[in-house]
Amino acid sequence: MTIEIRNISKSYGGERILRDIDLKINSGELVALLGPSGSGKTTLLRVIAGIEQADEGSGPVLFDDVDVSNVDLGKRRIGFVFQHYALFKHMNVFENIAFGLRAKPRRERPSEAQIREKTQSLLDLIQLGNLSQRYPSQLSGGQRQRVALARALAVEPRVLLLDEPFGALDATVRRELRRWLRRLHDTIHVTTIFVTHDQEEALEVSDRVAVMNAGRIEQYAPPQEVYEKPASPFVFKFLGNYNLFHGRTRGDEPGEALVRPHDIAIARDPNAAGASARPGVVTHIGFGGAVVKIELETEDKTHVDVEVSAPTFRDLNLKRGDKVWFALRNAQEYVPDFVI
Ligand SMILES: Nc1ncnc2c1ncn2[C@@H]1O[C@H](COP(=O)(O)OP(=O)(O)OP(=O)(O)O)[C@@H](O)[C@H]1O
Repeated sequence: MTIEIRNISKSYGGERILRDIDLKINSGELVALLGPSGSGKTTLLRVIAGIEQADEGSGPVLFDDVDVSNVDLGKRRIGFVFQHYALFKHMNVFENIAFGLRAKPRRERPSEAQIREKTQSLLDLIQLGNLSQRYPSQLSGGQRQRVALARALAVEPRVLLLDEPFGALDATVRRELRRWLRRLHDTIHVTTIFVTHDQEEALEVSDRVAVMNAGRIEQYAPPQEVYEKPASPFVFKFLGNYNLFHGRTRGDEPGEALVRPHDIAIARDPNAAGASARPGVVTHIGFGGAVVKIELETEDKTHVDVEVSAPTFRDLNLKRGDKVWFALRNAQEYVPDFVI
């Protein structure tokens, strides 16, 4: 199912939390709403779900081109998963997943045999078939979230809305679950909106990312485009580490250039570093496995973060206090004709 929202605004107590948002999601797409805390991600999700009403004068929320602005939440056929899994404690995994089917009005309710079959296939889908008799307290956080997802899917929602579903889990489990979610989505293709403030998660999981800032969408594009062609300094800064260089434009206006640490070339010899190489001194070396972080200080005391691969670092054979040359490979300039 496609989802389209047009010109949506939402205020609380006179404060505008969402500002004229337009968003179109294709059928079967997985879209991440990415942004810092307070940028309006959850509010946007709640408006799409129909839990919140948009401000008067806002445009419609369309599901498959049909305006659902006035359709009851219960009739929109939405599956929800939140950060804090709301499984029923007194029901085992099987019954938690079957709940939505058993709760249907009698004339829509499948037979007991159908409920069992459907629940079993969902247990297989989330790869927890062997834990069907366990209670939520006997599961890990990651397993509980998988059950929550299966429960949301049981009623065959037209849309799946996930609000920081892995937010409460530790980094390793998060990484596993995000891959798992991507594979699951490739199997079931239900239109999905996924709220997260974690850049890596958004970039790795989604087909497109909507980057939100202060109630607006700053950029809406596939992960590679968002990362490689950030539409604004905000998007650039939000998506990863960066160096900020101040300078002036050719017309002598002040400006800034943003450069990722891995987009700085470093060498012992100025010609090897690249065009317009500048000198610096190594002030710190941080070993991080495959990537080594090198901190430099320039003559004017500017601090520069550089990242190189472990093999490159080995070849450079650097230590603190060494003099090196560095050059910017891929600077993003948001002011035209900018000269560092
Ligand atoms: N019911 C409400 N009443 C008043 N203000 C609210 C309400 N819900 C949200 N807000 C405010 O709206 C702003 C956006 O909140 P929202 O939860 O949408 O942000 P978010 O991007 O999802 O942030 P987080 O990542 O922290 O969940 C916040 O400043 C919040 O305090």
